[in-house]
Amino acid sequence: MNDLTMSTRKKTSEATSNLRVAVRVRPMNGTERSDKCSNIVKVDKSKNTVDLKSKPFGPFFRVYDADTTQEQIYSDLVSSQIKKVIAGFNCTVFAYGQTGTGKTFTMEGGRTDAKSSSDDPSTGIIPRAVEDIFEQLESSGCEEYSLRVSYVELYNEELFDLLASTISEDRERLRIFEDVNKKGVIVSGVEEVPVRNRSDVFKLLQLGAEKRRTAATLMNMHSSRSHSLFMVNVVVRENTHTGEELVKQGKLNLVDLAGSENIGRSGAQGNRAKEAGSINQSLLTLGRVIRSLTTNAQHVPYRESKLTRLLQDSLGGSTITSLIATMSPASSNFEESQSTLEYAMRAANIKNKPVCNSKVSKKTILKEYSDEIEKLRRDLRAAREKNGVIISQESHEEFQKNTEKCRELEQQLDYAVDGLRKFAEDFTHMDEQYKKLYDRKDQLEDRLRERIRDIAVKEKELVETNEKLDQHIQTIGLMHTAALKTYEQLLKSRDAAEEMETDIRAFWNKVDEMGEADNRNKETVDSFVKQMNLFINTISKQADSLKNEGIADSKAFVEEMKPEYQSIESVSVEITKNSEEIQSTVTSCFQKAVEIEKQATDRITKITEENHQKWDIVLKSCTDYYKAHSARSDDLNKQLVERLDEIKKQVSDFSEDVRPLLTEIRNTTCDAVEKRQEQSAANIKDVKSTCSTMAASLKVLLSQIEQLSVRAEENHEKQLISEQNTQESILSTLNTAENVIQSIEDMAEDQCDVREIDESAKSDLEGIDLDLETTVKEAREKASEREAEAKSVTNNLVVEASANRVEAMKSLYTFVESCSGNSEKCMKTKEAVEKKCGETSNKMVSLLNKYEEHSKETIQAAAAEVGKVHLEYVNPAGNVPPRIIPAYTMTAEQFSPPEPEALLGEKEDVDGSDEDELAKKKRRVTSFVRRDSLLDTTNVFLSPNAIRKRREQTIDEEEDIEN
Ligand SMILES: Nc1ncnc2c1ncn2[C@@H]1O[C@H](COP(=O)(O)OP(=O)(O)OP(=O)(O)O)[C@@H](O)[C@H]1O
Repeated sequence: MNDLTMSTRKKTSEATSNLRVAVRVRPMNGTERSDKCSNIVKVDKSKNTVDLKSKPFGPFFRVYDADTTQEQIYSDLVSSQIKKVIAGFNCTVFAYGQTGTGKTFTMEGGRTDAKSSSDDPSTGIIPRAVEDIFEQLESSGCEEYSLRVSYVELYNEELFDLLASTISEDRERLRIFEDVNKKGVIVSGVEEVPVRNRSDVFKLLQLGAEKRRTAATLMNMHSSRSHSLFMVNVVVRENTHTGEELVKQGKLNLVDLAGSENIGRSGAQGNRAKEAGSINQSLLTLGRVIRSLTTNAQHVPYRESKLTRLLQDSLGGSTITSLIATMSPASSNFEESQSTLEYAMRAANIKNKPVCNSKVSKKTILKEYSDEIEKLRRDLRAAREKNGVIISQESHEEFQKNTEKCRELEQQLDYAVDGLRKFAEDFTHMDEQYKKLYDRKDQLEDRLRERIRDIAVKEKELVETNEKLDQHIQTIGLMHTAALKTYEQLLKSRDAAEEMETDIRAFWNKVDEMGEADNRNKETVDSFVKQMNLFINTISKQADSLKNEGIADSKAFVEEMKPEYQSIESVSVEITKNSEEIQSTVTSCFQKAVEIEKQATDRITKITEENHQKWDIVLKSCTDYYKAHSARSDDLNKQLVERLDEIKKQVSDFSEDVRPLLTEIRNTTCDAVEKRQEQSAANIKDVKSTCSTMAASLKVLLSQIEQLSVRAEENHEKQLISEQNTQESILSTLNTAENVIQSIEDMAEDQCDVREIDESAKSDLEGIDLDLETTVKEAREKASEREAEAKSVTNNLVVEASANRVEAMKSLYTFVESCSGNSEKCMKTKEAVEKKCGETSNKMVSLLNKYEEHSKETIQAAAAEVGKVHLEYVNPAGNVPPRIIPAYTMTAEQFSPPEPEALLGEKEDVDGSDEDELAKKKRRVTSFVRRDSLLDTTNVFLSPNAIRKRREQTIDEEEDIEN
């Protein structure tokens, strides 16, 4: 609307600039992905080019790939244009591209319900731009401004107002007409809604989007088939020094074009075809306009479509224009993408000459409007006055034209009046803002007055304080001197501290190094510990598995051995049983032996006693015989002595002859006894060997039997000894008897020989001989009887003993047999057990070998790991320089800093009533304090040189500096 009013104004133009064309490639959508389309677009941001199937397009102003955010695009392309709009330029941003490539997404954003761009990163250019306008107006301190937005839709070459209060299919279409002064097109009747804040704009955007949807439903149209144009008018008022009110005006057009796809490809028919034709008409005209503009054609066909008429000023006009060409990366859209890029390339060559709308005073505008209205009224009247006259055909046609013109003028008039009304509204709005500002100014003035009063009070206080200050200055001077000394000291300390700091830094570096080394060591140790844990786990697993294997093997072995053990057990039971049997058999044998022995002993004793008695009788009768014949013997002896001497000689001769015979008899008897003894010894030896065999075979188990056998042996020996003794006594008895017989025989023989000498004695001797013979005979008989008896007893004993021995031997053989059977069994079992043991031990050995091998490997691995462990050591004492803290001594110069009085001036008038003096004094004090301050303005300690320099400056110099 304001194009019209501004047409007569002077504009400031900028240099010619090309259309800023950017290309945006959206991400692949679901359909493209499911169709397995390939990506044929490559964006080169450094060169600002786009390769389509390796064919390069560009360079463009900017190129954006699928990852580019809405925020990046806005700040790159649009943000700078907002500044221009506020400065009074007209700017246009439009999005061009195939359906579904992200035009609406780029212009409006992902959501229409977002309250601000911070709510939703997908917020598009339109909401961001309006937000930005408000922000920039507020931050520039401009408080008198007015914003109006209008939102129209172009569909089938018809314009619809998206912010109108009602909407219906037969709603009033908006009309476009040329500005009278040929300075642009005017959309008559469009709502220009004033907005006061960003939330108003978001509401209008939502309303527009809602209306667009409703219209689409009502008219069966598709958003991609309509173009939408969002316009923001910014009016800013400024007051000059002279109080004149100036107004500057800028406009932002944000255009979302319909899809540029091929109609043939879309298969549109009927309404769709018409609709597509209309779209194409607009877009084709847009293309032609662009081509005409870039080929410097004489005629630019702006008027051939409403779209190009609306964008007339933006294409090759005075508007700053940006175009965003949107495209898909998918191979399925190759043709459309190619056409879009070609379109964009062409558009990039369009040249605009941006012009800034000049600031106009309120008066001028009002005058312009009233002049315009007056002129229009005049024109209208003039046109109307021609009505009702009878005219010719030509005149009628002219009349027709006039009527048409009249109608147009009426519309223009309406538009001008409307513009004036809006202008007045804007002014009222700005007046309201102004009133608010005025009120604020009054408030600020009140506050200023209060401040001035406060300042007066404060100044009074300052004078008093100043006086006190003077008193304090002296003290401060002294303190200052002391402070300076301290400061010098401090500086020294600072130097030392700096050195110490260097040391400490070196130390901390070292500590850091140590820490890092420690961390590395820790890592190494950790990894080592991990390795070791792994190692231990492996070992323990192996040990477990070996253990389990061993246990399983042992169990199996035990299971296998069970029957063997049972058989061993049965064998041992058998052995025990056998040993018991043997024991009982041997015991019974020995009992029998003892009995026999006892019987034999009893019999022998009895026989011996009987023999003794008999022999006593025999001896007694012999003794009696000898006693009775001793006397006679004495006599005879005498007779005999002589004879005996002779006989002695004869006897000795005889005995010499007989002795070998007797010796032979004795030897024979002795041989018989020895034989018996040898036989007994052999028997004993047999028993002994049997017993020793038994003892050897039975060893521990048969120790009892051994003892028994020893006892039996002893008993047997005793029995044999007693038997021997009996035999010997018998033999000796026999010997004695033989001797007696011999002597008697000898004597008898002697008596026979000396028959002549003693014939009387012969008869006596014969009687004695007869008696003796009888007695001897009896004795011999009895002795032979006893001998036979003893022999039979001995034989019986021998028989019984041999029977017992045979029995014992039998038992022993049986036992030995059973033992050997058992021992065979035992041996077999032992062999089986040994075999099993061997197998198991072999298994165990192989397991242990395996384990040893594993262990060796693992230990080698662990040793390798251990070998890898390298602990670092950082010598804490290394590289740390030796520290010498410098001793501090004060120089004479340090003791004599300038006196405060000298700085202040000795006899200064400190009367606070003199404002200049007070100010001067304040400055002196300030400069004194500042000059001798140890700190600079950023609170950093000054070097002694800097302080010295400050001190050397005179107060006057400082004053000059301050002034
Ligand atoms: N850069 C992008 N990032 C993420 N999604 C996008 C992008 N561009 C487009 N889209 C998505 O693609 C779909 C189509 O986008 P949009 O409606 O903006 O296309 P259009 O060109 O305006 O289509 P039409 O011409 O039919 O109006 C939307 O769901 C939108 O969210």
